[in-house]
Amino acid sequence: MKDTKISDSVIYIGADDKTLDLFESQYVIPNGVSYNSYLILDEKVTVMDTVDARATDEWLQNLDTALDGKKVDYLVVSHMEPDHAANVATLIEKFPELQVIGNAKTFNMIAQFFDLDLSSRSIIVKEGDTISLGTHTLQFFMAPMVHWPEVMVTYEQSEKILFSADGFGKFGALDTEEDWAEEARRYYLNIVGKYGMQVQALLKKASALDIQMICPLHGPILKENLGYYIEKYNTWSSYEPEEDGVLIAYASIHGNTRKAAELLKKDLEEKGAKNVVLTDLSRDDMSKALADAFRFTKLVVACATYDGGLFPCMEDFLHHLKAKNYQKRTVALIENGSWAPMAAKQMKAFFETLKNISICENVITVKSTVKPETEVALASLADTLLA
Ligand SMILES: Cc1cc2nc3c(=O)[nH]c(=O)nc-3n(C[C@H](O)[C@H](O)[C@H](O)COP(=O)(O)O)c2cc1C
Repeated sequence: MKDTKISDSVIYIGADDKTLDLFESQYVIPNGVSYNSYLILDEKVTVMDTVDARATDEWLQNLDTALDGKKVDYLVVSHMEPDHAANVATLIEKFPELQVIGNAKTFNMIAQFFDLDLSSRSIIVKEGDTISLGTHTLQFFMAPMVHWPEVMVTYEQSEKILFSADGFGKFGALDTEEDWAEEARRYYLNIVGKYGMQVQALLKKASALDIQMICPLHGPILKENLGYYIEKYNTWSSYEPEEDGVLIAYASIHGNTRKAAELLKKDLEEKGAKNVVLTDLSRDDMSKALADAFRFTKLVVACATYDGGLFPCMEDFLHHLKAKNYQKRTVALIENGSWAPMAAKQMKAFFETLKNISICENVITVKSTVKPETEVALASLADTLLA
C-alpha cells in the first residue's frame, strides 16, 4: 500500500516509474522506482527537490493539486543528479519569483546542467544555516560525496523531519510490498557504497538531531522504528557484515565450476549453515551479488581459467567489489582449468590488495571436472568456512 501521508502541511508530490529498464543505466528495478519530491505549505511555500524528466507530467499535476492556486516561493535542491533535478528549470520558469536554495557547489552544478540566470534568485546556504518558512524552519547539513559533492540534507525543525536526499533510499515503486532492507541494501551498496566514511560523518551529524520521520528521494517515507534504518546504514557504511553467511559466486563456462559451487552449497547446508547464497555471475544480477557479498561474513569465488586469466564476469565482479571498498571478510578460492589453471593465483593476488581480507588456505583446483578428490576438498573447505 502506498503510504505517502506526511502531515497537513508537508505533502508528497513525487511519482512512481515502473517502465524504466535500468536505473542509472545499470541496475535492474523489477518493481520500478519512485522519484520523491515534497511540498511544504507555509507562509513561504517550498518544494523539496524535483523529479526525473520521465515523471514531469505526473509531478506537475501533483504539485498543482497540492498548491491549490498558491505560488511556490522556494525550491530546495539537495542533489543535482537528473533523477531529482531534471525539473529545476521547469519550476523556475513556472514561478518567476521563486528563489532557489542550495549550497555553493549546487549552483556551480546548476550552471552545468541548465542555461539559467539565477544571480538574483539564489540563496546560498552553509552548514547549519536555517531558513524560516513561517511555522517551519529548515536547517541545512552538508553531506559531500554522499554520493555527489553538492549533496546536502535538510532538517525541518518543527515537525522533526529529515529530508535525507539519496540517503535511506530504496529501489521499488511506492506501492511495492517488499522487505525494505533487501532493496535498500542493493541501492546503498551499489550507488553510495564507496563513500562509507562520508556516510559515517553524516550519521554523526544526524545523531545530534531529534528525527521523527525520514523523507528520502527514493522509496518509502520512514515513519517508525527509525533506529532500525539508521543501524543498517551504520553497518553498511562501516563495511561490517550484517550476518553470518556465505555467498558463493561462480564464473563457469561449461558448468563444471558451477557443479563444484553447488556441491559446496549443499555441503555447507548439510552441515548446518543457514545463509548460503549461490550466484551465477554470468547470468544473475551483478548488483545483487555485490550486495550479498557485503551482507555476509564469507565469500567463496569459483572461477574457470580463461586465456590465462579470469572468466570475464568474475573480473567484472571483482572490479565492483574493489570499487565499493570491499573489506573485513573471509574469502575462499576455487579455480578450474583444463591445462594451466591460473584463476586462484590471480584472485588471491586481487584480494591481497583489499583491506582486512582473510583468505582461506585450502584453495581448490578443479581440473576440468569434479572428481571424488574434489568432493573431499570441498567438504574440507566447508568445515573451514564453518569453523
Ligand atoms: C576461451 C577459453 C579459454 C580458456 N583458457 C584456459 C587457460 O588459459 N588455462 C586453462 O587451464 N584452461 C583454460 N580454458 C579451459 C577452461 O578453463 C576449463 O575447460 C574449465 O574446466 C572450464 O570450467 P567450466 O566447466 O566451469 O566452464 C579455457 C576455455 C576457454 C573456452
